Amino acid sequence: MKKTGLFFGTFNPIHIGHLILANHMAEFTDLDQVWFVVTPKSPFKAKQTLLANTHRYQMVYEAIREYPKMSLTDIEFHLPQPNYTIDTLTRLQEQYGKEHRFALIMGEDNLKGFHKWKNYEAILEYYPLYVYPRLSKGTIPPALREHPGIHRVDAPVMEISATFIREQHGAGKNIRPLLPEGVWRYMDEMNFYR
Ligand SMILES: Nc1ncnc2c1ncn2[C@@H]1O[C@H](COP(=O)(O)OP(=O)(O)OP(=O)(O)O)[C@@H](O)[C@H]1O
Ligand SMILES: O=C(O)c1ccc[n+]([C@@H]2O[C@H](COP(=O)([O-])O)[C@@H](O)[C@H]2O)c1
Repeated sequence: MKKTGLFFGTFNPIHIGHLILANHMAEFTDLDQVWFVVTPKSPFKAKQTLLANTHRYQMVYEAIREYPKMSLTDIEFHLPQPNYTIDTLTRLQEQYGKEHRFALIMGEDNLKGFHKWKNYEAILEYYPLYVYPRLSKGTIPPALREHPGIHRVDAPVMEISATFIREQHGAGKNIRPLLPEGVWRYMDEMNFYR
């Protein structure tokens, strides 16, 4: 049984903040590996300049190709939108539950609004949450603060955002160090976010 942490996101594009975090989870917790779940449509996210699913998937592939403990899945491409995490977890459990024990990787910012997620109680009951620190407003609801299924992970805080990368790249600034090399190359060749 492999303990597999799931890192959900739109990854538009994936950047070194995501990668450092995923690596921290794979190397410094009891998780054996991390799977990136590329989301077509996050429930609360306003419509933004979202690249096609396949391009965002390809960029995650480029970012993790030399990291044996990381993998990615397009499972949400085949599920109804917006993509509710509980539905994806159920599907993953059906398909891979015999070989994998799944956990959810989440930033502290998302934990603050977690009580608004679809069937969040069910998520908490069946899947451990690995929560990393992030600078953000708001507070963690008291019921979640001491919940036994929530594990705090002391990962480094990196305030890099995909929105900033898209905007500044579009404005002609050099954001290259914020992207894994393969992601930068793909984005540049494909003329994304220009
Ligand atoms: N610098 C970062 N460090 C750690 N976690 C991050 C960082 N940036 C985003 N995340 C988290 O990673 C997950 C996937 O991020 P996602 O691509 O969906 O959003 P984002 O990077 O915040 O992009 P956008 O700016 O387009 O909203 C989210 O849960 C988000 O909170
Ligand atoms: O299931 C839900 O109700 C739900 C609500 C908000 C967000 N999510 C998941 O959390 C991931 C990160 O969300 P976001 O909006 O911070 O990018 C996103 O990719 C979704 O998979 C899930």
